[in-house]
Amino acid sequence: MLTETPLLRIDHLRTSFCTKDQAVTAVDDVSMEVRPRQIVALVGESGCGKSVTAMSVLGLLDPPGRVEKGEVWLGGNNLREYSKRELRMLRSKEIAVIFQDPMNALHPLLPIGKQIRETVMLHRKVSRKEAKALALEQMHRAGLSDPELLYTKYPFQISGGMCQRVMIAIALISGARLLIADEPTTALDVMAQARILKELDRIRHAEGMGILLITHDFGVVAELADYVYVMQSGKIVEAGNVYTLFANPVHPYTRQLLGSR
Ligand SMILES: Nc1ncnc2c1ncn2[C@@H]1O[C@H](COP(=O)(O)OP(=O)(O)OP(=O)(O)O)[C@@H](O)[C@H]1O
Ligand code: NI
Repeated sequence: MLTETPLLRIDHLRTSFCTKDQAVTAVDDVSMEVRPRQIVALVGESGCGKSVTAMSVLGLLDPPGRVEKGEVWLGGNNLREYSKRELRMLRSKEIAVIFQDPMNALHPLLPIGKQIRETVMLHRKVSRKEAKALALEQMHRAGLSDPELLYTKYPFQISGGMCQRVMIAIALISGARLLIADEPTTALDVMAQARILKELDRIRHAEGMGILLITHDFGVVAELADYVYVMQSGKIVEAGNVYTLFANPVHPYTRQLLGSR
């Protein structure tokens, strides 16, 4: 297992926000890896740099944010050498994403069903009709109870929690090798959360997907993650196997985080 090449490798990444009068380094010399079938958790308190790390990997930073240093490898490809357009292609094919704010991640002017169906058609050679059937099936899987009705609705017509499930349906369909999930279940109630997490666990085993899971929730980490990176003020302060880390946290900050659970 350990000889498998990582799906994602981040090497000495540094990302800063530079304005006229100040520069804030939000991600400071961060390195990490996600392997196939692995769920890797990135934890740390609000503002420590988790989302900026994800956005840097995805090439989705908005100015004044800028990756200043380091490399991001997806398999054998160095993403920092990709153009914006190439990155967009890559995101739609090889990396699935679920964001904290799902409303912004969906296209506002396209019906939900169409967005899911297009994902199906991008990844599988099926007719439009078959794609619709698959889309409906995945919507059901992601916990959307009336897929037929939702199919024609626009993102603004449904709740945040439902949007998040639509993102999850798209992620499940995409056949991507890597999923980056930034607080994927925050907008959901406990029951829905448990169901989605179970589904993520299923697909990583079934499809060999690697997952980078950004979360505040140590319960989720304990249940699902294999490996954990702890971030504080833009730096990785501790990393390790989930059992070791929970049983024997070394860094005072990790102890503090685990203590305040
Ligand atoms: N648009 C921006 N302009 C300037 N600084 C920013 C901007 N976005 C983020 N930052 C800086 O990056 C830091 C990390 O932000 P980030 O969103 O990655 O935190 P996070 O760990 O994801 O927090 P949360 O758990 O609340 O989502 C912030 O504390 C802030 O200093
Ligand atoms: Ni965040």
